Parts: sequence; structure tokens; C-alpha cells
Amino acid sequence: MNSRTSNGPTPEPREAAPTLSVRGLTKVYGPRATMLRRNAHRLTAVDAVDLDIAPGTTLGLVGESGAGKSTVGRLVLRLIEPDAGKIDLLGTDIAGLSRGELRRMRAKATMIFQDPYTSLDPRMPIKDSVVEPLLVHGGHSRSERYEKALAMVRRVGLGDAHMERFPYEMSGGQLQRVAIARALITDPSFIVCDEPVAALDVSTQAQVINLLNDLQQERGISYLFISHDLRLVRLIADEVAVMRHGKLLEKGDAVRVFEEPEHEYTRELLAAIPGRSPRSRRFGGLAGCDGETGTADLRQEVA
Ligand SMILES: Nc1ncnc2c1ncn2[C@@H]1O[C@H](COP(=O)(O)OP(=O)(O)OP(=O)(O)O)[C@@H](O)[C@H]1O
Repeated sequence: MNSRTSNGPTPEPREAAPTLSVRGLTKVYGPRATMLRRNAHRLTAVDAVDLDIAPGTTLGLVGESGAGKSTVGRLVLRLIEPDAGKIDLLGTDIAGLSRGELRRMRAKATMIFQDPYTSLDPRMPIKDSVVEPLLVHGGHSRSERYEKALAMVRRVGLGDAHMERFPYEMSGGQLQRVAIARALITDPSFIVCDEPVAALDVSTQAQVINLLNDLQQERGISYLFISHDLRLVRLIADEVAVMRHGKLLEKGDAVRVFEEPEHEYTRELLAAIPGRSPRSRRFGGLAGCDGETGTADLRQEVA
């Protein structure tokens, strides 16, 4: 008998603090109220959004183009400034961070973008692109940096020879792996993945989703996975949040949202999945689906 049980009832295990907790997040584009000219256009791109992401889990943020998903992704890393709201990231209220503190935070909380062709410098060999975040954050010798970059490049499924190549010599899928290696090199706990596979073909999409899932298992990373494609979100998300016109319409456990959507708009999004017939409304779990849905080919790749 341990001392805790001998002194009374065992306390309930405490829930781990969320990796990300967002309350009332708001972003308005356009002239400020004080500068507002007649007919000047203001757009509330993100409207009082609340979100939480638990450690080692993935929140899928879905919605049509223009819903405000990418704006949320940029706000939570403070790549752009919110107009209102509170963002706690890795236990810190990021509103109060200085530039230097924010830079240090970005070693632990980073982003992968849709288009690796534009997120990687075309003039740099892959090894330099992967090493770059370590240069920004400091603390490693030249040979340590190279060894770490090589290990990351190998981990994402590329070969040693890729280190010397330039982006134009590689495929979109290989470049997205490079972008992942670059994001991982500072050992982050949180990654915003903004449409990370939207530019890839179906089989490469599945491989990259597999890689992200494996890395999460190994390293306990949390993801905010932004996508307009619900087939992809279903393969990776533990929880799903649905956005439209800047507002969060619905959020919850991924299987619940896919199987029993509460909001009419979520039902419309689900009905729009290619090849999904009205009879095939049930999904057999996160990575599961029946053969009639548009996820079947992706799921086979991911399995
Ligand atoms: N810098 C900006 N200035 C003005 N308006 C912007 C700016 N960035 C985004 N917007 C507008 O904010 C709204 C939300 O854009 P956002 O890119 O966040 O949507 P999204 O859901 O990610 O869509 P997509 O998948 O097409 O990128 C859109 O109407 C967009 O035109």
C-alpha cells in the first residue's frame, strides 16, 4: 500500500494543461474604427473563437475557403496580432511576450505551410534550409547542426543525398517532408499545419499524413491541422472544429462530429465529400470509412 492510499482516497489524476487554449479570439481586417471612411470595408475574419488542444492530440480546423482558418493559425502563433482575445500557448499568455521571447517560443511552436515551394528558399540547398531554425535559435556547433539536420532528413524518409539538393530538384511530396524536417529540428511541442498536403496527389497526401501521425506518436506533438478537406481531417484529427464566416459553429470529438454532426453546415460539408452517398453516413472510426466514401483510397494508403 502506498502512502497516498493509506492517507485517504486516491486523488483523481489531474488533466494535463492544454497545449493551446484560446478564448474570444478576434481579428478584424480593414481600417480601424477611428480611421473608418465611409464605405471602407471591415471584415471580421475571426469572431470570438474559443479553442483548446490537449497535449499530443490533433484539432482539425475545417471550413470553406475564407472561413478564417489560416487567420486562426497565424494568430495562435502571433504571426499576426489579434484585435481581441486571450491565447495561452504552452502555458504562457503570449500577448505579453517580447520579440525575443516570441522568437524563442517559436522553436517550440511552429508552422508548416501549404506550399513548400514558397516556404523554402529556392537558393538554399536542403541541408541549409533544415538547419536554419537552429541558427536562429542558437546553441549548437556547426557539426551538431549538420548531424541534427541529417537525422531529421532521414527521419522524414529522405536520403542523405537529398541534403545537397535544391528545391527545384525535388518533388512536392519530398519538399513537404523537408518542410516537416525543418519544423521538427527545434523539437517543437506544437505545430500549426496549414493545408499541409493540399498541393499533393492522393497517395503522397496519405504518406505525409502517416508521417505526421507517426511523429505525433513518437514525440507527443500537438497539431492544429487546418484543412478544407474533411477526408484528410478524418485521418488525423482527435477533435474537430468547424468554422464559417469567422465563427466557430461546432466543435467536439472527431468521431462524434463526423457521425452525428450538430450543425446543418457541418452536415453540408460532410455531404460534399466526393463519392459519399447518403447511405454511407456512418464512419467506422477516425481512420475508417466505408468503401463508398471519398476517403476509401486515402484510407488504404494510410492503413
Ligand atoms: N491580410 C488580410 N487583409 C485583409 N483581409 C484578409 C487578410 N487575410 C485574410 N483576409 C480575409 O479574411 C478572411 C479569412 O481568410 P483566411 O485566409 O483566414 O481563410 P481560410 O479559411 O484560411 O481560407 P483559405 O483556405 O482560402 O485560405 C477572408 O475573407 C480573407 O479574404
